[in-house]
Amino acid sequence: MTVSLGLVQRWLVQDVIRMSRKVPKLRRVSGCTSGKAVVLGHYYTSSSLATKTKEFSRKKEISEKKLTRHFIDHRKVRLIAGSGGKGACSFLSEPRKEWGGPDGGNGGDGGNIVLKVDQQVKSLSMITPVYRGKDGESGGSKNCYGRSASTTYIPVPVGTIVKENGKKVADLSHHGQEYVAVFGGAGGKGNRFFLSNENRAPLSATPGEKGQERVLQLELLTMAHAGLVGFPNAGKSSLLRAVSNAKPAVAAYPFTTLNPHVGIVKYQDHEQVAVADIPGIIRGAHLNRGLGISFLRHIERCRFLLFVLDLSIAEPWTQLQDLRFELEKYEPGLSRRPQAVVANKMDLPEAQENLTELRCREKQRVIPVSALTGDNVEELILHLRELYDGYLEAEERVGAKPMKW
Ligand SMILES: Nc1nc2c(ncn2[C@@H]2O[C@H](COP(=O)(O)OP(=O)(O)OP(=O)(O)O)[C@@H](O)[C@H]2O)c(=O)[nH]1
Ligand SMILES: [Mg+2]
Repeated sequence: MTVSLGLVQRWLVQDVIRMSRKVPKLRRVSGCTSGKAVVLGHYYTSSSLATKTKEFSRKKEISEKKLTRHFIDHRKVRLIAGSGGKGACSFLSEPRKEWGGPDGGNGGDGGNIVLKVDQQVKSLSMITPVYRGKDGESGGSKNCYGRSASTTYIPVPVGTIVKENGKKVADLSHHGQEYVAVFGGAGGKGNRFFLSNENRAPLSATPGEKGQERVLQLELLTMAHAGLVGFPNAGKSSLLRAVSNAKPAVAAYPFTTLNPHVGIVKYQDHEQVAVADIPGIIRGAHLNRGLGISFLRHIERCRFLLFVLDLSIAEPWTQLQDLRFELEKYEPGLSRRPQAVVANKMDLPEAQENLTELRCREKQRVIPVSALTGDNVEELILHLRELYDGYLEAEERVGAKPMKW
């Protein structure tokens, strides 16, 4: 039997195609030449090998620059609810039932727009300037009613305040909480609705109502139990790093922190205390010096305050007076919340002398720590717990539900 060379070539090609089809999934791994796997050039089929060579993906730290781009804490939003569907005008006409009467159905209701708190959402950056609800469907003949439109949900972070013309209209502070911002228009009536003994063949049908329209301001107030308040470079972010799992940026220049960061301090009995680090405040911040005091809104919600002072500078107690003055300017009474003074940078030589002087001048408890070396941070963590327990008791006394993390 003679087999032509062309035929042999075709068989070979078909074999190769068949083999390649049997290969389940091809993965590209560079630099792998192990004999265990079926290596086809750069591709191989062994998944176990792939997992071996795969690098562990580590969660990247978000830089302050990136965070600033993504962190939005106020937004103006226009909400237009859906309009109702129009009612139909029609008459039933069938064989042997020529004058069947009016059978125009009603239109469906327009969709509401609801702000819904979602724990996963951390800023208002995803909020667009305009939202339109869905319109209801129109009614049809044969008494068919139009379908009502579904509700549009806008996810917002925990701690969102809703304002209209500067007046607070809603405070969304719990996961899953909803606020119906605008109501959809009612559906129109079909001509069947107008059927009466006086009018057996109504020709009127109404259009659907327009949906409600509102312009709202959304403001985000960071939710935390404790707020770190201090001058720039006092070591607030270093302190938050030392006591919690948060990793805010730390640098030797003022105004490193531009956005609030929240860290969680975990205790053995599973209680968790949230601590917020906010940008530094300077004297005259209420006159918009430094970064201003607009971000002080983030400590409005904090139940107790930790004033952080850099004890290595001359006369650190003047900073404390300035901080309290600025807080009072922002909201009267804010500086009188339960508080403690954290005397930071105790590892530096000048600090010890300043601490003695500060203790003489200050009525509140002063906790000397070093965020850099971690010295005496335990005392701060324990005192934080005391403040937290005091807060829980106070809430229980008035029958309110305490904020838990
Ligand atoms: N020696 C010493 N240096 C510290 C200590 N805590 C913080 N620092 C340093 O102080 C500088 C400022 O620290 P940050 O934590 O960024 O200060 P901050 O208060 O968050 O500053 P802003 O974000 O700008 O408001 C950094 O160089 C820190 O390394 C400390 O306990 N001892
Ligand atoms: Mg900072």
